[in-house]
Amino acid sequence: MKTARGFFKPLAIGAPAPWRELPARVERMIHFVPPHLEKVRAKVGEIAPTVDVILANLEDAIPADAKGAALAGTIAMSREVDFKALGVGLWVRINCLNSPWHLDEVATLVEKAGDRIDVIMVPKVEGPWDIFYIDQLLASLEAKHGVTRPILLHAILETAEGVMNVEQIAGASPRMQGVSLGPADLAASRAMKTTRVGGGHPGYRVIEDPHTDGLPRASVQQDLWHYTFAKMVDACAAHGIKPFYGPFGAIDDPVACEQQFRNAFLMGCAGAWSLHPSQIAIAKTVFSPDPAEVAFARRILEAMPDGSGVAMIDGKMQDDATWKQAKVMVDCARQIAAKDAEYAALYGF
Ligand SMILES: CC(C)(COP(=O)(O)OP(=O)(O)OC[C@H]1O[C@@H](n2cnc3c(N)ncnc32)[C@H](O)[C@@H]1OP(=O)(O)O)[C@@H](O)C(=O)NCCC(=O)NCCSC(=O)C[C@H](O)C(=O)O
Ligand SMILES: [Mg+2]
Repeated sequence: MKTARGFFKPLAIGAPAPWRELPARVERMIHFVPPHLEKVRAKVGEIAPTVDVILANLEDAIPADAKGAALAGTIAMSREVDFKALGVGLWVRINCLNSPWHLDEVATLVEKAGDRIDVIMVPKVEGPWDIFYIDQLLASLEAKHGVTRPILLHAILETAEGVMNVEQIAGASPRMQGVSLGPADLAASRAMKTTRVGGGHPGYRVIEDPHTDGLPRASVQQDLWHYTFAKMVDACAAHGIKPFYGPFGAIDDPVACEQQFRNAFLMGCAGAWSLHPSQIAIAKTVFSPDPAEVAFARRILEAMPDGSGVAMIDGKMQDDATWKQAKVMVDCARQIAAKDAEYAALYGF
């Protein structure tokens, strides 16, 4: 472990000083773009103003023989659209660290787009050693190319070993911005008997005891991901970084997508991935606190201006702890309102 003083030291001579606090950014949806497809890339200028983050995906879903085109497409995209002016984050998901591609990808990204990329998403992170490696590599490249702002890191939790080590991953570097659940790879790593990208499964349920009169027994589908989510959210919150839900592959089931996103939002997640344009609006609605809840939270803050004591609002007891929950809700809404005029109006800020 690094010493407390060493933790925030730049890892290379000439590298920018690490972030002490995460930059305050709204990241309700991380919209995945396959950058090797010119047709899709051509739409990014139109889609960008409707999302919080555009992610150029270089890893899974990009064919092996298109990895070079995807990297070139990412650099082109970073030049074609002024993401900073739009207030939209630019992220890149690189290939995993044991692949033949990641080294050239990181070197090229930092050299050609180092000052335009906000976050690099690292798949299949197994432990803090993966973060130490990429942290040092980035610092050396940032120093070499005169990058002025450290690129942040986002880990995908998609192996059993990664889940086991998530606390150490979340705290491995000041570059750590967040962690996403990668349910498809995680399912394979755990030998789960599923063929889905996230969401529930009709076979995973609890069933009530048999009835003496032979009536059918009620059963309810359960959440396959609850344990992993809870572990990931606690690890991220403890280290002051953000947890995210990852992908929902059933593009044709917006209702289940919304429910999965909502579960993540309620558990503390900041956002989710959108794989298809139709998932953008779902994520935006779900990860923006409900205006009625925000209005109620503001009443709690107003009833207890110094955050202490006890109050009754509409029959519900409020105290220091509900005041803190209300503050989380109102702070989140204020941050969204500062970026999104539609929500500023809905919240009345
Ligand atoms: C999933 C898709 C392959 C579906 O594409 P398509 O069949 O073309 O869908 P549509 O015909 O409904 O598309 C309508 C129009 O929208 C455009 N489109 C589609 N997707 C995108 C997008 N992501 N961004 C921008 N524009 C998009 C189409 O081109 C159509 O346009 P037009 O023809 O002009 O009407 C596709 O959506 C896709 O490739 N999505 C991204 C998939 C992806 O990134 N997968 C990897 C992430 S999930 C993962 O890796 C698992 C995870 O790691 C884990 O382990 O859990
Ligand atoms: Mg994956």
